Amino acid sequence: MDISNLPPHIRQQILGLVGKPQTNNTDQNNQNNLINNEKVSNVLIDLTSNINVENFKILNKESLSQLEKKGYLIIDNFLNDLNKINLIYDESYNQFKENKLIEAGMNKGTDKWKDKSIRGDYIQWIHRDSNNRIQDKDLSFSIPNINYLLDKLDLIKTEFDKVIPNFKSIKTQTQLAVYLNGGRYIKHRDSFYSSESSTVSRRITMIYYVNKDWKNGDGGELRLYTDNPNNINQKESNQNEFIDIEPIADRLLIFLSPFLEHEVLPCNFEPRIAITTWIY
Ligand SMILES: O=C(O)CCC(=O)C(=O)O
Ligand SMILES: [Fe+2]
Repeated sequence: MDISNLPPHIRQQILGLVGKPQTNNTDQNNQNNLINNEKVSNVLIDLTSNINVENFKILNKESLSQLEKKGYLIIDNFLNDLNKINLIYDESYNQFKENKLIEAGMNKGTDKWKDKSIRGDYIQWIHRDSNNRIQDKDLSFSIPNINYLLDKLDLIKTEFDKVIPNFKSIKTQTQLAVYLNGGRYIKHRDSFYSSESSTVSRRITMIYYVNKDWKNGDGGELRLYTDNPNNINQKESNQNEFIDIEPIADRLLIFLSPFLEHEVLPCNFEPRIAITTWIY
């Protein structure tokens, strides 16, 4: 694959060739500041100061602290309801089979670009209104159990807002993604520092997996690079260390969107189904 013709921010995004948060103000840093989209956010995410512990319902003090320091959190048996999980699987796969998903691309601003060897998933955006109702009537009718899941994910957002005084979520965004055999998504981050959008970019990624029969060797793990620039006390940066997270059914993975690099390893099975909500 020749990536030399890609727009620079996408090339950077793919290679993960981004700097650490800026701590001092040298000329070099000022120059870097001009290329806003290519920098790691220097706005740290504080999840642990002055928290209202009485408002915890799903999370707790330890899990929030892990999310802030390690940058990620895994919650297994999130719904703990086999019937619901099966229904969410069926609804997701039906959307795919009914051609409701589109080939995903990578885009930013006016750049739109697709390459199956970089990102091989099919996606559908699920838009909900301020009352948490799915805007599209037909879609709403077809995916009641996915909507049930989205309500639960929304409760996590509400909990962030209630527990962390300074969190103040702005909105959420949700996508259903299906990968087929061979599908992958190479190393990237979910949001970037930009001087205009620093207050409205993705902060938290929550991915719910529905792959009932996943087994070792099926591939499609989420390779999460554990370097977390949000943790200023991290002893030394270990940019190449990673953990592989199996995309098993009823697993919810939460991580800090601007900080953790990740990739979806090639799938040897299909469909690989994931439902993602981003908190801005
Ligand atoms: O499905 C996954 O495990 C991750 C997908 C992803 O990284 C993304 O859509 O940004
Ligand atoms: Fe991602």
